[in-house]
Parts: sequence; structure tokens; C-alpha cells
Amino acid sequence: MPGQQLQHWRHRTEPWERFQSWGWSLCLCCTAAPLAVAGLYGGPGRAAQGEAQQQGVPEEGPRLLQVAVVGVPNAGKSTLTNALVGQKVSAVSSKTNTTFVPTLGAFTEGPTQVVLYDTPGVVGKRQIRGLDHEQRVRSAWGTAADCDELLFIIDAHRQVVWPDTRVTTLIQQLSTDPMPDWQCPPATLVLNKVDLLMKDGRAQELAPLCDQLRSLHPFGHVFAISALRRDGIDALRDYLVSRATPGEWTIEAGKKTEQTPQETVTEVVREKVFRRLHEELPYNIGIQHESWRNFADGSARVEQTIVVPTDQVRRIVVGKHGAVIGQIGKSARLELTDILKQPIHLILNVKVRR
Ligand SMILES: Nc1nc2c(ncn2[C@@H]2O[C@H](COP(=O)(O)OP(=O)(O)OP(=O)(O)O)[C@@H](O)[C@H]2O)c(=O)[nH]1
Repeated sequence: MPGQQLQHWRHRTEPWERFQSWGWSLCLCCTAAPLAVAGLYGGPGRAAQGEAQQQGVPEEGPRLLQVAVVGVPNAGKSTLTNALVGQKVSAVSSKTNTTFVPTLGAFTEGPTQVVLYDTPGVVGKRQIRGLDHEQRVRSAWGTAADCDELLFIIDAHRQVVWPDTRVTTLIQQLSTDPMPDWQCPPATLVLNKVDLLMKDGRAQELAPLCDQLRSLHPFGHVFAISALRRDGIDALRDYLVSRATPGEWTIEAGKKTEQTPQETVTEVVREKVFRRLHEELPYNIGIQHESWRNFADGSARVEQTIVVPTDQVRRIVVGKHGAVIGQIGKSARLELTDILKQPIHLILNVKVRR
């Protein structure tokens, strides 16, 4: 397809040569597509912009790209959003459906702002379980429909090892009808968790997968990445920057999210709860913000309540002698102190609300 380019993944810590043969096989898999080496993509990359600014080139007007990160549960949407933004804006856990509502994060490069919406995991109509689930899926597609660009992310390792027809069906639906009046924005395919394929020695299976998925939907570009290890993230960022068009920024300059600090605490606490207890917990657990008090030494006391549906779940979350909630609080506090750049004293309560 003219103009299409395949960005391929490059391992940061290993010499490029090691992956060159693999890169060529990807190139061959899409014969009409010129191979663009990660980092050499023709868009206005960071290096070029920095150079322009140094040379005193006058600043252009603002540019904007709104991007929806869409995929099945657990594909790595939140991990990718956080990696692109460069800050935790969305909860990540191995428990599926950690993301309840679209979460917004942004990064800026020179005159360009890229706003990312991390959406709840989408599934086919037949896999929807209950009204709540239907609303989450609908909100994901609704967010995508309003964006300029769609990143459709899949767990490439899983798809190679256990090919899942639900994923391929969803990709087919991108061109048709995930929701009424749907018009798919320009879509990019993101093959995530390539680190696991490398580990299993199955990286060569990415090329046929890429071919198969591109035959189901006319993806403009394909990126193979590891969101967890940040491999391929810079190339994807540069590509998104190159897609922006003139437009006013929607998030204040210098900010990466519109989340209030309270919401950031809630998101981090939620992630830690699900990470620590993923198999044991039901989904209907809420995190409620109670209070925030700043102290003269620059620290803050933040109190939140984990709302659980039964006494049994409360006992699981608290743990023996408070061990579990203690660990959750400690890891959340350390991460929050890092994100919010102020020492956080985190008080977590656990309450039953049926
Ligand atoms: N090995 C590996 N694991 C990853 C990668 N990206 C994400 N993960 C892991 O996959 C799991 C799911 O990641 P999330 O980012 O929460 O996935 P999601 O698509 O947002 O999930 P939902 O919110 O449930 O839809 C987590 O345990 C991540 O650490 C990757 O590139 N490599």
C-alpha cells in the first residue's frame, strides 16, 4: 500500500545487528511497504525539533493529535499509555479490565501535543457480560470514534502462542460495526509484548501475524514494541507527533494529565490493590478519596477508602494483622512520592458497602 511503512522493534540493550535479519523478514512480509528503521522515521522527530529550536527557527503554531488506545483486555493499553506519556496516568495490572473509564494522558514535543485516551478493554458483542461491561465497551468505542487516530494494540505473544479468533474478529469489525454510526479513524496496529516472543525464540512468527492482521483491516502502520520495556516507544512517539495537525492544545502546557493529584492517588491505589490480589478479587471494588492535607514541610497526608462488597473480601484486602493492606499502602506511597514529587503519607481504610 503506498506510503505505508513498517516500523520495527529494536532492542535497546542489544546491538542492532542482532535483529537485522528479523527486521528484513518483517520487511518482506509486507512487500510494498518500504522499511523505515525505528528512529529514522520521516516525521518531525525529537532530534530534528531540538535542532530547529537551537537554530532559532520561529516556533510554529500549536499542533494536536488525539489518540485512542484500544484493544482487548490485558493487551497492555495502560502500560503503553504510561510509557508514551512518561508518567503513570493509568492503572496497570495483570487482572483484566483494570481500566474502568477512558483515562487521559498527554505528551508534548515542541509545538505538538499528543493526547492519549487509554480505554477499557473491548470485546465482541457476544462476549459482553452485563450492563456495566457493555457500558465500558461502548465508552471505549465512543472515545475511539471521537479521536483522530486509533492505536489498536494486541498481545502479540499471546496471539502467536494461542491464536484467538476473538481478536481477529474484533479487528475485522474495525472496518464495520463496533457501534452504530461508527467510522474508524486512521488505525495503527501495535504488536505488543514482543519481549516475550524474543524470550521464547519465536520472534520470526511476528511477520506472518502482521500479514494476517493487515489483511483484516487496512492499518496504515504497524509497530512492534514492548511497552513494558519501553522498546519501540520512541519510534511510536515520533510517528504520533508526525500525525498531528494544526490545533489548540487541550491540556495545559507542561501537564501530562488532567487528573487531579487525588485522582492520581486513586489510580495508583487501585493498581496496587489489583496487582497484589488479582486472582482473589471481584471487579466491584471502589476507591474513594477522603481527604488531602498539605504540611509545611512539603509533605501531604492523603486518606482513601477501599470499598469492598463483602466481609470476606475485606478480610482478603486487609490480610493477616494488616499485612496485605500494609504492603499495598507502602508500594503506593513510594510510587506516589515519585509521581507527585512530594512525600505522601497514605492512610488506607477498607470498608464494606454491599
Ligand atoms: N512482558 C510484557 N508484559 C507487558 C507488556 N505490556 C504490558 N504488559 C503486562 O500485561 C499486563 C496487562 O497490562 P495493562 O497495561 O494493564 O493492560 P490493559 O490492556 O490496560 O488491561 P485492561 O485495563 O484490563 O484492559 C500487566 O501485567 C503488564 O505488566 C510488555 O510489553 N511485555
